[in-house]
Amino acid sequence: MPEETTSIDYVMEKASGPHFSGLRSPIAAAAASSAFTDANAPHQPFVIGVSGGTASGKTTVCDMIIQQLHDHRVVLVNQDSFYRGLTTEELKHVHEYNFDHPDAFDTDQLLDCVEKLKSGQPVQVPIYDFKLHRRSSDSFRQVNASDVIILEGILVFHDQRVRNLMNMKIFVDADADVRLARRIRRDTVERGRDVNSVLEQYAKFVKPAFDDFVLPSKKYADVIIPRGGDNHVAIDLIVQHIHTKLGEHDLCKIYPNVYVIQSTFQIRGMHTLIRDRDISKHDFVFYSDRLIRLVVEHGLGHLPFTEKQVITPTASVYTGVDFCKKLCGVSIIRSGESMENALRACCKGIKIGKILIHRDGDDGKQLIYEKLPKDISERHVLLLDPVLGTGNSASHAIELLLGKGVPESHIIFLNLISAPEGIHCVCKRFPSLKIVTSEIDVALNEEFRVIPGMGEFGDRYFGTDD
Ligand SMILES: Nc1nc2c(ncn2[C@@H]2O[C@H](COP(=O)(O)OP(=O)(O)OP(=O)(O)O)[C@@H](O)[C@H]2O)c(=O)[nH]1
Ligand SMILES: O=P(O)(O)OC[C@H]1O[C@H](OP(=O)(O)OP(=O)(O)O)[C@H](O)[C@@H]1O
Ligand SMILES: O=c1cc[nH]c(=O)[nH]1
Repeated sequence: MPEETTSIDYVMEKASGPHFSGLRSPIAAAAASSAFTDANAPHQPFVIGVSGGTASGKTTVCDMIIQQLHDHRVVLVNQDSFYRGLTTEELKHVHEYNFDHPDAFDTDQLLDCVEKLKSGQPVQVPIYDFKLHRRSSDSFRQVNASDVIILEGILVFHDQRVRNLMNMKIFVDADADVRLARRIRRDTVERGRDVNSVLEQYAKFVKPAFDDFVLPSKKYADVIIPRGGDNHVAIDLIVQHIHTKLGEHDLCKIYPNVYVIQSTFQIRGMHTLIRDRDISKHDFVFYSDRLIRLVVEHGLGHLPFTEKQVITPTASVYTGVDFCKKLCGVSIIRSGESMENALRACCKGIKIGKILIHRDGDDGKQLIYEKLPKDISERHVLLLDPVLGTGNSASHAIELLLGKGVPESHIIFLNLISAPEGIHCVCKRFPSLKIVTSEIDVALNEEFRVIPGMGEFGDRYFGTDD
C-alpha cells in the first residue's frame, strides 16, 4: 500500500526573463496576494468508507481500488487499528470479550484521525496486535494527508459522526458461509487461533454483532458490492466515479463555468514536457501546439449547436448537429497568437481579431491596441491566451469585448494553464463567461508568475528567452 507516494512532483521552476508586460496594477496585485491563502489551501481529500461483515473481502476491495487509483495518493486507515486494547483483567477472560461490539473501538480517536487527515494534517495511527490483543505502546504508523482516504472496517458506518466524513460509502457483501470459511482459515493461519475457539467466538459474538450492528448499517451504503473482490465490474465503476470526483478541481466546483479538459497521462505527459525548463525550443513549440489544439477543440464544444440531419451513402438518415456559424477568435498579443493556428485548423476561414495589452514601465499606464471584426457583437468569441496569471490581461480584454457589445455569455476564454488567482479574478467579475483550460496550477509567486507554471510562455514560444 503506497503510504506516502507522491503523484505529481512538480519542479518549482523560476521562470527566466523579466515579466515586462501585462497590466499588473497595485489593486490587482493585492487581489492576487489575498487569493494566496485560497490557492494554497489543501484540497479536501475524498474519503471512502468500506464496510461489510467479517472476512467479506473488504481488504481485497480496498487493495483493488488503491491499485486502480495508481495516479493518485491514497492512504488506507483500518478501523482495527483503533481497537482499544484489552486491560489485564479483560485479558484474563479474553474469550468473554466482544471484539465485534462498537464499544471495542476508540471511535473518538478514529474520528479525530480522519478529521485531521481530511483537513490535510498528518496523523499517528496506533498499531494493534491481534495476537496479544494490545496496542503497541511505543510505535505508531505515520499517515500523511492524501487525495483519497479509505477507511475500512466492520463498523465504520455505525457512528453517524464517522459516516458524515465520508464522500462515498461502500458495503462489501458476501454470503455468511463464505465469510465463515474465510474467517476460520485466516484466524487459524494468521492469528494463531484454533478452529474451536474461532467457531465459539463466531457464534457467541461475531454473528450476533453482525446482525445487530453491521447489517443495519448497510442501509447507509451508497454502493453494495456483491461477491466482494471478485466483482471487477463494480470496482471499475467505483474507481471511475472516484476519478471523476478527483478530476474536478475545487475551483470547478466553486465556478461552474470553469472547465478543465479531462486529464489523461497523454495530457500530463505533454505538460511534463512543456513545463520542463530544459526542453528544446522546437519541442516546446511542438507540444504546446498539440495541447493548444486539444484546448481549442474542447472550447469549440461549448458553442451552441443546432440539430441537423444528413443522408448517408447508405441512404439512411443520420441525425447529428450543425456547428455554430457566428464565431470569431480574439488573441491577446503576443502569446495568444500562438493559439491562432490551432483555431484556424479547426475552423476554416475564421476571423481572428487582436488585442494588445501592455504595461508601459511601472506607472501602470495602459497602451491598448485592438482590431476586431466589425460585427463582433453578433459573434461568439473564443478569447485566446495560453496563460491566465493574475487575470489582469484577460479582464482588460474581456472589458473591451463587452464594450463592443459582445454578451458576456458569448465569450469562451481558452488557455493552457490557469492560476487560481486569475480564475477568482475573472470568474468573480464575469460569472457568465466560460474558461476552458488544460490545467489549473497551484498559485502565483511574488512576481506574479504561475507556479509551477511554465515560465514566460511568449518568450519560450517565440524564442526571445535567450
Ligand atoms: N479473538 C480476537 N478477535 C479479534 C481481535 N481483534 C479483532 N478481532 C476480530 O476481527 C474482526 C474484524 O476484522 P475483519 O473485518 O474480519 O477483518 P478484515 O481482514 O478486514 O476482513 P476482510 O478484509 O473483509 O476479509 C472482528 O470480527 C473481530 O471479531 C482480537 O484481539 N481477538
Ligand atoms: O493574467 P496576467 O497576470 O495578466 O498574465 C497573463 C499574461 O501574461 C502573459 O503575457 P506577457 O505579459 O508575458 O506578454 P507576452 O504574451 O508578450 O509574452 C500571458 O500571455 C498573458 O497575456
Ligand atoms: O507565469 C506566467 C505568468 C504570466 N505569463 C506567463 O507567460 N507566465
